[in-house]
This record gives sequence, structure tokens and C-alpha cells, in this order.
Amino acid sequence: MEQLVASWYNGRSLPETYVLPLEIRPGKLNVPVSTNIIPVVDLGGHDETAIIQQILEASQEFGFFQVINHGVPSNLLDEAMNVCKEFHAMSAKDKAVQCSNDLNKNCFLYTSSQRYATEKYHFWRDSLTHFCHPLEKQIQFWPEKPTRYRNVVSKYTTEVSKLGSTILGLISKGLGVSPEHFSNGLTENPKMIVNHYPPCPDPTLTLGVPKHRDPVLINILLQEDDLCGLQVFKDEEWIDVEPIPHAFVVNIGYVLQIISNGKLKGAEHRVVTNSNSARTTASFFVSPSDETLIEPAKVLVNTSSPALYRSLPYKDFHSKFLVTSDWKELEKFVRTTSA
Ligand SMILES: O=C(O)CCC(=O)C(=O)O
Ligand SMILES: [Fe+2]
Repeated sequence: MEQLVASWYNGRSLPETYVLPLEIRPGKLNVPVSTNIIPVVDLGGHDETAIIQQILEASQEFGFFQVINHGVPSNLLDEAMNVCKEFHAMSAKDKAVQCSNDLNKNCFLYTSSQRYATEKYHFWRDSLTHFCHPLEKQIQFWPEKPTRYRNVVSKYTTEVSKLGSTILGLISKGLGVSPEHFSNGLTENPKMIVNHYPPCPDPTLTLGVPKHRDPVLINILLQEDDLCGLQVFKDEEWIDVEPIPHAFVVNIGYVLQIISNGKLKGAEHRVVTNSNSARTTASFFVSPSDETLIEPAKVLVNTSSPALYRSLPYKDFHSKFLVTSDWKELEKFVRTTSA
């Protein structure tokens, strides 16, 4: 396995292979205070129409929002975050014993990105990734250490799955798309990604994750209470996603941009590092099964709003995503020729 950053960073200066070209370096880290603030949606309210409107507006304008009063118990969020941190705090040897480094396996561990072997430079991140559904089948592949991992994370992913269905239900109502549209194979392949960004010797020169869009329907992200790192690109500026204790960050992925025929935005985002503390996050990627055809919902396509994207199996889209870091190339691949 490529060496996890956590196993060698201590006391080292930033290796050349992590120094990014000027145009994508974060440079100055304090982003200017922006008038753009990622919207916060209170899911506990009774006015469903108002909630749907807030979610749709945020998804159109930012492609990002945070949710509070979402129904997942706070102690479960704390336990899940703690066990994710404990996993990454284990020795490299223990981590290697727990997980494969084969990206085709149901549970695997990698560093930088899944394109490590071909990427020009590396990123300051280690990630554990595993599938979550069906739980009875997948759980046997998850790490056995820390010993609480399977117990806590199975409860966590069960709750976050329900939240995902709720949010997609609200989005489908807002778009006027039948809710079956999202249950029909589209949400079959949820995946957990436990990201870890060790303290970095020079956060101005490198990134934890470069600018990207998620290749999924939505991502439901748990971040630590007091550490910024995630930034959203909007109106040519980077905006910090300020952590709110026990909230989730939700972002629209590119698959939902396709299904909504461009009405919702698969937002561009990146992760900056910091030199003081390690930061851990858990992404819950809600994505279709490999064979599911992804295409603009029929009710959203008409003569005045023609289909912007062609129909293709999710696995074709995802394979292309894994081999290209060039977003324009991916857009070209999924767009209709007339769009
Ligand atoms: O760690 C974060 O803050 C975000 C991670 C992310 O963008 C991803 O997992 O796609
Ligand atoms: Fe992402």
C-alpha cells in the first residue's frame, strides 16, 4: 500500500510531490468574509412547503446546505466521529490488516485519491471507504478494529440512510419528480468515506482534496465541531463551510445535476488542510447501483427545456470519473451532443 500520510508526516517538511501548481494552490488561507453563507435548513419545522423551498433554493444557488434538527441523535454523531478518529489513529500496520488496498474490494484504504498511481501530485488525505447496503452483507467487510466500529457505524449508516431518503423525498417533491424515481435503484449503493487530514507542514501549498464535484446523488457529511476545512466555490470565490455542532453538511452531487436536467447544481468544493490539528470527516455518498441508468427525469424535459445529458449506466459514468481529473472532459462525456 502507498504510505498513508498519517504514518510519515510527523516532523517532515512538505514533500515536493505534494506541492501543487500555483493555479490550484490555496495560497492565503483566510478566505475573505463573504456575504455568501451556506444556508442552514431546519428539518424539524412543520411547514414542509417552506422546508422544500429552502432546500431547492440552496441546491440551485450553492449546491450545498446544512441541516439541523435532522433526527439523528447527537450522541450517535459523537460516537461515530470518535470511532472514525480512532480508526485513523491506529498504527499503519493495524489499519493495513483491517482493510484491503484493492480499490475493487467492498472495503479499502487509500491515500491522496483513488488515482494515486497516475496523478501528477498528491493530496494530504487518507481515506477508508466501504459500502453500506445491504448491511447484513457489507458489515463483514468493515474493519473489526476499533472493536466498536461495526456496532457504531452500522447504527450511524442506518440513521443517515433514512435521513438521505427524507432529503431526497423533499427534493423530488420540490422538483415535481415522482419519489419512486429516487428509490428505484438510485439509492442502492450508499458508501461511507472516512477522510482523515493529518496536520500539514504547509497548508498554503497543498490541499486535502482538490476542487471537485461528487459523483453521486447527494453526500451527507459529518464534520468536527470546531475545524474548518471544507470550502465551496461560488461566484469565483471560496466560501468556508463553518461547522455547526451536530449538523450535517449536505451537497448535491453530479448525478442529481443530471437527473434534475441541470436545475440543481453539483457544487464544486475542495478541502484545505491546517497545521495545528488533524481533521476527520465522514462522507455518506448516496449513489445508484452500477446498472442503474442515469438520465434527466422525463417530467423535466420538454421542447423548451431539452435534455442536457444523455442516458448512461451509472457504472460508465463512475468509471469515467475515476480516470479523469479534468471536469470538462467528464461534462463532454455525459452531455447530449446537441446540449
Ligand atoms: O472532508 C471533507 O470536508 C469533504 C470531503 C469530500 O469532499 C468528499 O468526500 O467528497
Ligand atoms: Fe466531495
